[in-house]
Amino acid sequence: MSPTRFPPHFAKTDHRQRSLNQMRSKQLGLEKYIYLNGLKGRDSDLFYDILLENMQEMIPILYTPTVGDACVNYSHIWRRPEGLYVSIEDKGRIRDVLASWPNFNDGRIAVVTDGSRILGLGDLGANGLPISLGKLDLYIAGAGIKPSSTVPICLDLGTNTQRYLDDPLYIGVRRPRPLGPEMDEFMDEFMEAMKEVFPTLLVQFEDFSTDNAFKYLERYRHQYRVFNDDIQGTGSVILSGFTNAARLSSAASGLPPSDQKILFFGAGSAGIGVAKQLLSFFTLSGMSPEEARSRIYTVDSKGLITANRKGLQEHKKFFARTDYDGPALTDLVDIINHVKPTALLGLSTIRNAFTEKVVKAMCALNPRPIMFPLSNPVALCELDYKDAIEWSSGQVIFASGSPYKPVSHDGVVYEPGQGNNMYIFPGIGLGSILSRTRHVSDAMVEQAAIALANSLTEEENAAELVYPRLARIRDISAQVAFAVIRQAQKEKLDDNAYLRTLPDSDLLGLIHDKMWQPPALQLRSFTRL
Ligand SMILES: NC(=O)C1=CN([C@@H]2O[C@H](COP(=O)(O)OP(=O)(O)OC[C@H]3O[C@@H](n4cnc5c(N)ncnc54)[C@H](OP(=O)(O)O)[C@@H]3O)[C@@H](O)[C@H]2O)C=CC1
Ligand SMILES: CC(=O)C(=O)O
Ligand SMILES: [Mg+2]
Repeated sequence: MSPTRFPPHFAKTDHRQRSLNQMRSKQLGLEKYIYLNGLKGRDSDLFYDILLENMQEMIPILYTPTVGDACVNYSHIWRRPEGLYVSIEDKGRIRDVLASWPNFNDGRIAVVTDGSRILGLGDLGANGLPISLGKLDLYIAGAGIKPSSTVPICLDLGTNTQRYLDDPLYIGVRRPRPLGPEMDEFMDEFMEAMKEVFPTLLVQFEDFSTDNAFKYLERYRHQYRVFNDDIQGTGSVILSGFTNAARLSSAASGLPPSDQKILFFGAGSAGIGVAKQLLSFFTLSGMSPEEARSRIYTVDSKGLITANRKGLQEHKKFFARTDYDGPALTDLVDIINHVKPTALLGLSTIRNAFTEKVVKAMCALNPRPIMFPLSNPVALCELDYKDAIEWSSGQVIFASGSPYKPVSHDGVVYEPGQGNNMYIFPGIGLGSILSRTRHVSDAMVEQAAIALANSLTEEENAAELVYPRLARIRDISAQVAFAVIRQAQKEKLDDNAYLRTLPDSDLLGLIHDKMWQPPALQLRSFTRL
């Protein structure tokens, strides 16, 4: 066969536009995902080059909401191996499986899911890998982590979703999920092997079902370099956006910014993770921990969570109310009228749960209610932005988990916030890698939130945004990483003495310099004659 020859006038720079055009010509989000995924396989530098230039357009495809479709359908759209599967059948030899990863010496950050709660879509089993890939694309684009140092991992432990077990094309092991002791043994061996094979790696746990999310974070956080994105990353990003939202609501109500009462609709790993992190919203303003706790109310599928409820799960006990012992409150409007919250946060996976009546009940109590419907993907979001603006006549202070477009109402254009952990985890990862921190502490997560809250420009503040614009994500990640490094140093958790010697401006400069950039476009993938 004769060697492949480029068209003599082929210009790789045009190929960037050609690739974008091809992606844009696809009708469905999932088709765009498949195209981009193929492009990453063929020419990853070109893929990251166009991603960096077009984040606003491409992140919703590679990440929420479209990554949800990619996960649900992954067994059917699978093209090539893209990450590392570690199976329950590998028990006893997990170390060897991990060591098979190419360039394992380069490994710095792994996103590890067991597929048991992908976004709000439930147990997707081995189809969960694209969530690890999408998060790592954000590490690369958003914080300049070198692609070869990222390790996407899906633990293939079985699934309790019958339609996958029945699907002839399902790519995972066909068995129900392991119960407690078998799962614990697997996880213990996995974490130990990870440390052996990738000694300098940071592990991000992603989309584990709520019970396991809490359990394995507690089990390993003081032993290994690990954090849970859904609990800590989400907590941090919402603390940040909430701080900015409280300032706006206080300007309208005339009350102090800390005078908030927060109602959580959804009390899983994300709801409780965020609620715990929001305690510091109150304590940082001088409130006692007990009073801070009294400002938070939680609701699950059975209604307002009260301490007298029988069989309450462990993670719900901390915020269970002791000041209500009437009949169970199950209707959200009734709960709002009982609690009188200033803020309503949704982490429930219940589409449209924040109805017109709910929005109007919040508006009747507050001149500018804070409403954050945070469930992902869009198809599970508690409140669409257009409805929020119309029903509140533009008064609502809004952030959602997945992106919405600006909305025009009565001649005014309103811009939504995106309260998604993507603003936080890239910076936490970069800061941890550079400072070689031994653990990710609560104070590091809190400082990351403060840095994000303070990262808004004058123009973003004037536009009443609660999160910065996504196009600035590298700058934001640098500021988050800076805060994480300084806090790690303060707690003596860092292992990079050199960074301690740097004044602030030099440290920030170094963080920017360390960010990976796609190499200048050249002809790499083919032979040019
Ligand atoms: N924006 C972001 O950055 C992030 C968003 N998320 C999103 O948060 C959502 C929840 O995740 P996670 O906490 O792990 O999931 P879980 O399934 O563990 O939690 C869901 C919670 O919602 C409650 N719930 C379910 N149905 C209702 C109902 N009808 N009324 C009231 N409450 C209800 C559940 O109640 P019960 O306990 O009784 O079952 C549970 O407490 C997901 O959609 C996820 O995508 C997660 C992480 C980050
Ligand atoms: C954003 C995210 O981590 C989630 O929805 O699970
Ligand atoms: Mg998640």
